[in-house]
Amino acid sequence: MVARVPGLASVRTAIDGVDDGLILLLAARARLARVAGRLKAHAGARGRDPGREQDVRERAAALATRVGVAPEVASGVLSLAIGEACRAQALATDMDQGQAGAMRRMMPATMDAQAQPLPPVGESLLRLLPPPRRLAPLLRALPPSMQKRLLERAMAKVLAGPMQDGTLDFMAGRRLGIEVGDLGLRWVVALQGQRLAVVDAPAEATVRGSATDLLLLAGRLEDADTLFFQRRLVLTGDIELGLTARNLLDRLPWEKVPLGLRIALNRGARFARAARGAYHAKT
Ligand SMILES: O=C(O)C(=O)C[C@]1(C(=O)O)C=C[C@@H](O)C=C1
Repeated sequence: MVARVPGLASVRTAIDGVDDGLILLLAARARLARVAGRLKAHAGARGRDPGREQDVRERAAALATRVGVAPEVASGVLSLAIGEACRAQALATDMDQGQAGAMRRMMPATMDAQAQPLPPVGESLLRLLPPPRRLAPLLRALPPSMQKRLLERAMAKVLAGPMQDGTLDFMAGRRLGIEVGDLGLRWVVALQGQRLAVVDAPAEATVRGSATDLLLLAGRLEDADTLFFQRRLVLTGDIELGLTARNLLDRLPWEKVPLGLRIALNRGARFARAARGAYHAKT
């Protein structure tokens, strides 16, 4: 009966995708927690950290509130994730810090008895990360207004210099599309006063690339010319506008981008590239 509801099957497929993403992210989180556990053990600080756990739950609750999810649901999910992290770190047996009862409820009996050997960090961790396209349903779950704000803020930072020296004048009255193919994300940007804004209108030209390649470009680990030449970045639509945008990408004054952002982009890009390599090696 329910199976015949029009449109329900595709919504359920999308829900399955989000659920897969949740589990994969939980697995990645547990791996990272193991790394945290190892680092703490090396520093002689092995054990639970109630203050940090509280912060983790509060951050989740705050984000949940912003995106319309009940905060207690978010902090409940994070409590379970922290329980899984403790299990991954095998914390409960010898350093329960007064929370043995709660921990034991969260831990399967086998974990109670002995510490799990910790795998080497690096390749194995990277291989576990899902490729960006598997994360797409999660990113698409971010409200469009939040996506728009994040993109506008990033563009304002990266393009502050070109905006001031007039390099962006070619965008006056034009609409440029940016498409992250594997994430299924697409925005159209236009010049509004002294800033690039995301608008709700069709693009005249579009630059399309994968999440990793766009990050490699932003992190200066690849140049635009190479990416266009190898067709990892693709231009469609109005050729003149597209080529001007492409030249801009090539000549962006990265030295003017705040150092913290440059370091973050560079690290993020190296991480994404290593993760892509590890993922391809696995498949
Ligand atoms: O941040 C840490 O120190 C961790 O070990 C990770 C984590 C978590 O899952 O977020 C797990 C246990 C600690 O009590 C605090 C936080």
